[in-house]
Amino acid sequence: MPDPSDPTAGPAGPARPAQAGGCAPHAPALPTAELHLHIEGTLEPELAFALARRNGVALPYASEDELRAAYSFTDLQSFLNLYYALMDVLRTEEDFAELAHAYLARARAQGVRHAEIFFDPQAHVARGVPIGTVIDGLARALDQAPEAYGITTRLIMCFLRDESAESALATFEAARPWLGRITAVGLDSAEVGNPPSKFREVFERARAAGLKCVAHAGEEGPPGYVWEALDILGVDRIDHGVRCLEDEALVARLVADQVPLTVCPLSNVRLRVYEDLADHPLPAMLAAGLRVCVNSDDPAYFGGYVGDNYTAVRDALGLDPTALRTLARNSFLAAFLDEETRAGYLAEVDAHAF
Ligand code: HPA
Ligand SMILES: [Zn+2]
Repeated sequence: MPDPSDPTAGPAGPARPAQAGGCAPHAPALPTAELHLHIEGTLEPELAFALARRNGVALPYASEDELRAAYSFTDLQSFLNLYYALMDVLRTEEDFAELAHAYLARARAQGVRHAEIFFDPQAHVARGVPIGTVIDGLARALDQAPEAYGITTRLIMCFLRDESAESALATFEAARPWLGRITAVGLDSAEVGNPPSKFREVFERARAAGLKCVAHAGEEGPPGYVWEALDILGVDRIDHGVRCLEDEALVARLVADQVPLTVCPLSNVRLRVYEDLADHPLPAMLAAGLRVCVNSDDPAYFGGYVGDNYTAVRDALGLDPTALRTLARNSFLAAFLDEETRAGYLAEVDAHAF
């Protein structure tokens, strides 16, 4: 485990370069909050094979390299097919705790100081894994995160939008005993054809229970889905939201209300929302005054953790230190934090030397 008092300490286990916008080879990473991260999307091939062996699950790939070679996606659905298939190796509380520990160690090496973590209970319950196994396993790791990794965390329970509204409601009721452990609800999976309005009732119920609300919208779906997430679901943040740029009035609304957009640049390229990172509209979004931040989405599948995303946009889009600092500040401004903790993290960002 890293020494949490050392801001440059690496984790135990495999680390990627911790160069979130840094220049010198060993410069400390830019402190960030990661707000768009599917914990099931952090399942690296090595852990997938280890869990498969432990749980007696047969994977349709001969090796880790063969599995990695399958990470060539044409759109969101082609990714989701593999994402749901591979999570079959996650069976026990210990599996979920190990998955979260592996993410936290990698995130710490890349400057993450606060992580708000999505999970997909329906994808596990459908395979016979009780919801309590999922939440207790994740919570066991997250409870250790401040001391072990110097990372504060929140859990966000997502509903699968390609399942029914009734299934989302049943999932919410099944999770009631654990709501004290959950900060927000979210909406993910196949977007097109599954508008936010389908989930009005479960979001009303979540808000009545004191939870925050977020939703994926405007990744592959049209700007109208972002309007629905705002006006029908009453979300506090939009996940992705890049297609808002097609609607001037929507941009004006998002800017006026400073609605955070959790943008995921490497994800957008891997899922062919943009053909090349150089085409990504992040600079235009910043210039428009949108409260955007940078996140990794499903880092095991999309080629990088959050620091890798910062480095990639810096290099491909020519973002200067001022822009990188704004992105990091936005991540903490958008986080579900108490004001004192937020101020501490913002001070860390302001003190960062590029
Ligand atoms: O990028 C994503 N989009 C929608 N649903 C998801 N579930 C995991 N990752 C994603
Ligand atoms: Zn996502």
